[in-house]
Amino acid sequence: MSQPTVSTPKLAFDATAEGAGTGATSPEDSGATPYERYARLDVLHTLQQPRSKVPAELSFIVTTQVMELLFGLLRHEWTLAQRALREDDLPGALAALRRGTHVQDVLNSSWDLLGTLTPVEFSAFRPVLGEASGFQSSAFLHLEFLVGNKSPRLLEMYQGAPAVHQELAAALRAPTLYDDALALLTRRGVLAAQEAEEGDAAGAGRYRPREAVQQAWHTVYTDPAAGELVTLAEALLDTAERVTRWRQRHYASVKRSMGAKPGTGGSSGLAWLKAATEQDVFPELWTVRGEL
Ligand code: HEM
Ligand SMILES: N[C@@H](CC(=O)c1ccccc1NC=O)C(=O)O
Repeated sequence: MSQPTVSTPKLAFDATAEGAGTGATSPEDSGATPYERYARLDVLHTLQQPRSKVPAELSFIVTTQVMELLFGLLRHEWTLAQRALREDDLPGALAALRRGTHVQDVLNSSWDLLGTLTPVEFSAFRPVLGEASGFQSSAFLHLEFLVGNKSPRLLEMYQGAPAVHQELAAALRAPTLYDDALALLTRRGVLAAQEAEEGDAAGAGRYRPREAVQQAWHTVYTDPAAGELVTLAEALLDTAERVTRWRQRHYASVKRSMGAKPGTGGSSGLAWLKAATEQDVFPELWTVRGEL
């Protein structure tokens, strides 16, 4: 059998060619490779600016930025899942949730980047953080709203940022990912319409578990006629478990790098983070398991 020809990539590029990878986005860009232009690396690599001379601060900044980008990607996938659920497109919703779980896996493993940060190293640059805290992340707060942890009070933080405030206020009013799944259960005849609406009517508050919803998931798991909804239940549970895992890894990372000191965001620190790990996401999907 003849060997396939191996050609090496080209080393010169057509500066006049059309396409996302070739058009210069700024004058300084004109000599950049198509790859650098496409990924906007000219901007990306200027965004890591430690405020101290402590070497470990760079990994803290990069971890934060990586997680923020992944929060944005996860929001995108969950929003697509909601849209598909509303259109009764179960395969579409499952595909988006599956992509989301992979994003969550990368988010969760990102904590490893802070695994070597000792309390001495962290204390050395922590003062430069001032009052900054991940608690102020609007992308993270949006994700919390999407999984049912709605808390109107927290919008106060964004009074100085009208666009962010508006986006989060809309998310408070809109159905959560779980609300959209429950609405599908209603259309498939396993949950009374009034029960699905009750969740929505709670509106801007934190999701409160209901007996009728647990009963509906019970039907999904036990009635062969509800068959394909089991796949949705399991995909939501995969998502929920990974949200909790992020909170647990955050807790462990904080315990390791600064112990029980109060947080820069004004909370008691570890004790506050611990409480968050104990809050189940999509609660009836967990409680129903004791009945099956
Ligand atoms: C050494 C590293 C870290 C420490 C010591 C730490 C500590 C804390 C503490 C104490 C809180 C509670 C709020 C406060 O009082 O500040 C908090 C909240 C938070 N942190 Fe971190 N954090 C670390 C890294 C990160 C990273 C890398 C992210 C990713 C962006 C992050 C995102 C968040 C978020 C989103 C919250 C709000 C959590 C919630 O609402 O449940 N943190 N963090
Ligand atoms: N709350 C943390 C600090 C913190 O989370 C933070 C501060 C500035 C920039 C990023 C941060 N963490 C994650 O985004 C602390 O108490 O040290």
